[in-house]
Amino acid sequence: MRLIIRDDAAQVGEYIASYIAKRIIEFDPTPTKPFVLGLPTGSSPIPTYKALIARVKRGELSFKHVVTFNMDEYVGLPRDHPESYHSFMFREFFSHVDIPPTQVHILNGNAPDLAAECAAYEASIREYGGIELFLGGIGEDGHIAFNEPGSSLASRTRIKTLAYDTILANARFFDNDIAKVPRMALTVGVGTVLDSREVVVVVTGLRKALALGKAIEDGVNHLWTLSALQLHPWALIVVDEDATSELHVKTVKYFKSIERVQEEVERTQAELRRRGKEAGQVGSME
Ligand SMILES: N[C@@H]1[C@@H](O)[C@H](O)[C@@H](COP(=O)(O)O)O[C@@H]1O
Repeated sequence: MRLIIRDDAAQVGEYIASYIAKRIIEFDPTPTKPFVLGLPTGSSPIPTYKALIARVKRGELSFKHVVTFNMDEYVGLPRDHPESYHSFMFREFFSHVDIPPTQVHILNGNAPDLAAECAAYEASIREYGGIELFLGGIGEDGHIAFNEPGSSLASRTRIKTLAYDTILANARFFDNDIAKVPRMALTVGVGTVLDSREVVVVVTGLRKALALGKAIEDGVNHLWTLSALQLHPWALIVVDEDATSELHVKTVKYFKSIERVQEEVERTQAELRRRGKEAGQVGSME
């Protein structure tokens, strides 16, 4: 697992957006070989969405051949409710980029058979050959998607009862009235996230500091489902300074030093490539 620390949420968004853009461009997606991207809702990914939208507007990135699967959706909230995750995703992201709406997948929390809806979602992910990169956020209790404390680390897409902490945290979107917050949600499982080839998680703000500490400094624990990322071969957590408040100084220094070494390796490789090219050009002129 890698931990990248940036000064604030805007810089975190810029870092993740350039990371995702790089991945999509390198993948070189086509209609028959689309890039399959998992996406979250919440306030934390908004700076990333803004930075991705800016790249699309500047003509540097396209979502034409990207297929998306969202992490979760409330049960029983009308699709056009302003706080449904459908509304959120189109308002904050999809309406501003060139993705065809037919390539967007979001769980239907109003499906007549919710279990069948979840099974079909898993099947659809499989049909696309799995998720290339899953971007995620976390709750204050360390949940990833809506995998609340105690979720099986092998869980798949399913119906989940929301923890009281989550209902309280989300009341801010429902006129601060906890009675208006849906009690259940459909969510991809921890196993679904772990199956993706790469996972990138955004964690910003002091509110998330305890969860970040539990997830990266303690062992794998179903009470902090983000910790399951320790089992993933290619996981990246991108955080702001506030989110590191509960980490040991030693942990922060370690991950910062790793990043510096990584940067040096990349700079050296780029320099070698540049020199190789120059040598090649000289050779061809001779
Ligand atoms: N189900 C979502 C999560 O997927 C999201 O990560 C979390 C964090 O929201 P925020 O980023 O607003 O703190 O909110 C909800 O619980």
